[in-house]
Order: sequence, then structure tokens, then C-alpha cells
Amino acid sequence: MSVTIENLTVDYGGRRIVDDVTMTVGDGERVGLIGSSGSGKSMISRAVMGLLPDGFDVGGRIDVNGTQVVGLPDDVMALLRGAGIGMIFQNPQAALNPVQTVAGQVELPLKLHYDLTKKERRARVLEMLAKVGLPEQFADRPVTALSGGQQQRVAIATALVTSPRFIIADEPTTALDSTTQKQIVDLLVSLVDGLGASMLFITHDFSVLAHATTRSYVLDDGRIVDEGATADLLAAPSVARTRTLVTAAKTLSLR
Ligand SMILES: Nc1ncnc2c1ncn2[C@@H]1O[C@H](COP(=O)(O)OP(=O)(O)OP(=O)(O)O)[C@@H](O)[C@H]1O
Repeated sequence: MSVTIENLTVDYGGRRIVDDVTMTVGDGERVGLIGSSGSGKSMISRAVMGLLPDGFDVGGRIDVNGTQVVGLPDDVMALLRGAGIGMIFQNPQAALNPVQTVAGQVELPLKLHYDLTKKERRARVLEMLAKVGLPEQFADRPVTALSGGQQQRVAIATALVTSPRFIIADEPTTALDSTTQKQIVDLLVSLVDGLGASMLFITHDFSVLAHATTRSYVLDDGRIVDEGATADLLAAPSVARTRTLVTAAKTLSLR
């Protein structure tokens, strides 16, 4: 699925938070959006998903596989998300329902969007759990009994169980230690490629981006200030903001 964002603006309380952003994610492509805290990354992802709260004004165009989503009514947008977009967020605890079991959580999107029997759903859930590296004995445990990395695996399984064509991962590894970060990024990349889906991967950390994406956009104070192959941006950053982010990533990985 391809996503094209043209001249996107997001305004709140008279302040421009996203300023004339144009970017594309091609069919089957993994694209990064990197910027420091507060640069507007989450606002862009929320605009694409139609999840900006009341009071935020969105301008410009966002084309999701041929559908213009800016201004779509909430119920139509909810159907579009359910049918084709998977979302993974920074904090798995916030995305997971604490009273659910692992299988109950992963099953939710199937209950909402598919007409399957209980047995069929259970089979799909166990298959998906195996793909994220959680064997069957995890299925009936409460999600709260899992580690942060295991919870993010459950969140990934929940986002991908409907085989979405486009995945937005918003800082999916920020809350995890560096070894777990790499495992989760590698898992996400192999699952996204396995589905033939495209992904927008949002982060403030270039070292993560290099594993997750082939092409990236750099955001600073709501504007795109640089773009290119992720490896090139990392190896020879020519724009000041990109250099700052690259230096921060190298300092972190030396620790
Ligand atoms: N609910 C809100 N109401 C008003 N302003 C907001 C709200 N949420 C975010 N902002 C502002 O919008 C700007 C962009 O925020 P956003 O969350 O998109 O940044 P970000 O790049 O995702 O940062 P982070 O990496 O810390 O998540 C910030 O200046 C922030 O203060």
C-alpha cells in the first residue's frame, strides 16, 4: 500500500506544529521519519491515521492507497484503519488491555474485522504468536505478566494479525533496552517484508532507523529538512540537523 503526504499542515491554538510536509511511502517500502522530541513526528502519524484530537486543524492532502483521508468522517476512517493499517506505539502497556490474556488481546482485531469461528480465530492467533516468537504457553497468560519486550511482541502480533498493507510504527522500541530493541526491529522488518507491506517507522534514533528502513525523512520543528537513503544520511550527513541526530546516535551506541 502506498501513502503520499502533500503539503501537510497541522495547527493547534494558532500555532503551526506541522509545516508544509511532503513525503511518500511507496508500496512495499520501509521509510523512516526521524526528528528530535517535539519536532512533530507523532502529529504526522496521527494525521495519517485520522487520530488527531479535536482542536487540531489539518490542511493539505494525505492519500492512502488512492483514498484522500484528510477530512474523512471518523467512522469511515476507522473502517480504513481496521482494514488496512497496523499501528504499533512506543509504550506497549498503553496499547494493551491489562485485563486481557495474550490470546484475548491478539484476537480482538479478528473479532472486529473478520467473521471467523472461535476455533479459526484461536488457530490464527497461535500462528501469529509463533511468528513473533511467543510459544503457545504464553497464549493464556495475562498481558501484565510479560516483560516489556514480550509485551511489544504481543502489540506487534495484534497490529499484524489482520495482515495490514501499511504499518505505522511510532517509536516502537524506545521503551526497551538496546539488545531487545534490535530483536524487535529485526522481527518487525522480517514480518513487514513477509507481508509485502509498507511501513512508516518513526524514531529519534538513527541507529534504530538504519536497521528498520531504506529511506528516511528528517523532521525539525515541524518541517522536513533532509531526506535520502538512510545509509547515506547516516554515513555522510550534509544538513546540520541530520548531523546532530547522527552524532547523538553514535554517542549512544558507544556507551
Ligand atoms: N495534545 C496536545 N496539545 C497541544 N500541543 C501538543 C499536543 N501534543 C503535542 N503537542 C505539541 O506538538 C508538537 C509536536 O509534538 P509531537 O508529539 O508530534 O512530537 P514528536 O516529534 O512526536 O515528539 P516525541 O519524540 O517526544 O514523541 C510539540 O511542540 C508538542 O508540544
